[in-house]
Amino acid sequence: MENEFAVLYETVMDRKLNPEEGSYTSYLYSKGEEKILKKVGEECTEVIIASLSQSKEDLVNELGDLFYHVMVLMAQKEVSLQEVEAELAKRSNKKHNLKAERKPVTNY
Ligand SMILES: N=c1c2ncn([C@@H]3O[C@H](COP(=O)(O)OP(=O)(O)OP(=O)(O)O)[C@@H](O)[C@H]3O)c2ncn1[C@@H]1O[C@H](COP(=O)(O)O)[C@@H](O)[C@H]1O
Repeated sequence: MENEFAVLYETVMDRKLNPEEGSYTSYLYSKGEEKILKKVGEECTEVIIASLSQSKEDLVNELGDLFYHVMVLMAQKEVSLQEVEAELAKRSNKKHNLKAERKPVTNY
């Protein structure tokens, strides 16, 4: 399977550079950052609701919506996938991140 995250990022970046009639992504850019942030917030809430009370299929669907809107935000703010990947790679070298001052978990 192709890397769908990279494909989606390319598509939303292309919509930013070449707005298209009838494109939802172009519509979001035309509305601006506040609208995009509002959608990210909404989709986040929908992921929470799906996780708590809906099926796995619904959750996957809502996660798709969230990732899409996050990609639109990244493109809007000129954050590349590589930048986020580099941040994750830095963190992956560090294990056992639970803070020392946190109380030990005894009750599961
Ligand atoms: N992944 C997505 C994607 N996920 C969700 N959405 C749209 O996000 C919207 C979210 O639905 P809502 O009900 O929350 O919002 P709404 O009421 O339609 O719109 P608002 O008034 O709230 O802005 C829907 O219109 C979905 O179609 C997406 N739109 C586009 N993509 C990708 O972007 C590509 C380009 O799409 P266009 O920009 O439309 O050409 C597509 O091929 C897809 O790969």
